[in-house]
Order: sequence, then structure tokens, then C-alpha cells
Amino acid sequence: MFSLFYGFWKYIFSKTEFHVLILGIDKAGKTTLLEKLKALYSNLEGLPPDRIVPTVGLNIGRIEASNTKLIFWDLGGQVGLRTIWEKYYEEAHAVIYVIDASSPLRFEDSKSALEKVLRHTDLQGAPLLILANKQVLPSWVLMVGYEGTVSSSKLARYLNLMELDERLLVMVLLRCVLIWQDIDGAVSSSELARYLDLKELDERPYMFEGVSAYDGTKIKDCIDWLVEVMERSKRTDRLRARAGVAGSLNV
Ligand SMILES: Nc1nc2c(ncn2[C@@H]2O[C@H](COP(=O)(O)OP(=O)(O)OP(=O)(O)O)[C@@H](O)[C@H]2O)c(=O)[nH]1
Ligand SMILES: [Mg+2]
Repeated sequence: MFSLFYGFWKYIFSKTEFHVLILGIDKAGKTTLLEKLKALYSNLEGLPPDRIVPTVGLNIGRIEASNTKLIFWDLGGQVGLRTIWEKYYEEAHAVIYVIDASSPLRFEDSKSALEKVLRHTDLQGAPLLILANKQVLPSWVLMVGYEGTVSSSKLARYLNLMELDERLLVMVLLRCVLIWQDIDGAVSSSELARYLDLKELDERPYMFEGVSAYDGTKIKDCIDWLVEVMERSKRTDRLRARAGVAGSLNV
């Protein structure tokens, strides 16, 4: 009798748990996003961006949002590591696919990696959130300003490199302008959607959104959407039914 009540109590009050895969090619900003999620939804600080290194194995993050538990699996995006992704497909309720929207030269690689993900039968019907990341500029770029030229002395003051000789300073300046132009070119989520022109999205819920994993812009809106679609998704029903069958076989 007790176990019956306990089971009922657990059914009513326990929070639904969802597994969300964070995928995308290397340097897209997946781990930065994971650390930002931890910071936004828990008391944990989350690693600052300058302490994040390329992922080789798996990073796991747990948060609670909209009365559910979300478990994120963040995998490495380097070419040799992408074969590991599919080992996690079967258990995933949804996928967040991160794209560096400031690096058009890498869009083709992002697109083909994503198409491969979408073709995999183990991810059938999984809701998909595509993030056009890096929409917000780092603080030093904001400081020197969008318009007008950056004076070398102003930049030097900020970089605190006054002791370098002039030639080196010019090189540093050139590098900064290159980075600046790259970031300045971040494409919007709708432009990215047009470029990707994905064909296999029909039966799954999906959304494109421009975000910044650095400062958290739009991240909470994305998580709200994701929770809502996972709760309504047929895939969630299928995973639940399978877990139920597995549970009853274990009794
Ligand atoms: N400007 C800007 N840079 C970002 C943003 N998010 C991540 N980055 C930078 O992008 C680089 C790669 O970030 P990671 O989070 O390590 O990328 P990743 O997708 O986890 O890369 P792998 O682990 O190699 O697959 C780092 O230098 C980050 O600081 C962002 O929103 N804006
Ligand atoms: Mg990473």
C-alpha cells in the first residue's frame, strides 16, 4: 500500500527530466553556452569564457527551469570527435545546435554537420533549437566603438601595451581590426536560416534564434521555448513509454 502511495506521490510531484544535446562544430560556443546556462539558472558561477578549453570528452550540466529538470550534454565539435555524437542520440529529448554566426567561412561545415544530425533515425522528431551565436561584441570592441577609426593610442591604453615598439603595436592593431570585422559580421538568425535552407525539418518542432553565449542574450527565451516543445513532443511520449517498459521489466 505504501509503495502505491509513494508511486502516486512521486508521479504527481517529481519534476520531469529532459536530456538536451548541445551540438555544433568546434569553436561554435557550446561550452560557453553550457556555462552561461549554469550561471543563469543556478547559484553556480559557471566557468568564465577565458577558462574554457576545447571539449574532448563530454561536459554535463544540470539546471531546473519551468518546473522541469534539464540535463545538458555538451560534446566536442572537432572533426574527429563528431562520430561520438550519435551515441547520445537515442536518449536525447531535444537538440540545441550552435553556430558561430560571426564566421561565414565555417557555415558550410556547420550546415553539413547539421544535415547529418538531422538524417539520423535515432533523433527522429527531436525538437531542434538552432542558435546563431556570437551576436554580441566583447566589451573591448564596444569600448572602441562601432563607428570611426580606432586610434592606436586609445587601443594601446586599453591593451596596456605601451612598452611595445611601434611596429608591434601596428600588428596588434591590425589583428584587433580583423577580429573586430569578423565579429561585426555576425549574421542574424533569419539570414542563417536562409543560408542553411534545411530540408529535413518538416515533422520536428524547430526554432532559429540569435544569441550570445557570452552575456546570455536571448538564452532564457530559448529555454522557455525548448521546455514547452519537449513537453508536447511525441518523441517525449515515446521515450517515456520506453522508460516505463524498461522500468516494469526491472521490477
Ligand atoms: N564574441 C563571442 N565569442 C564567443 C561567444 N560564445 C563563445 N565565444 C568564444 O568562442 C570560442 C569557442 O568557445 P567554446 O565554448 O569553447 O566553443 P565549443 O563549441 O565548445 O568548441 P569545442 O569544445 O571545440 O567543440 C571561445 O573563444 C569563446 O570565448 C559569444 O557569444 N560571443
Ligand atoms: Mg566545448
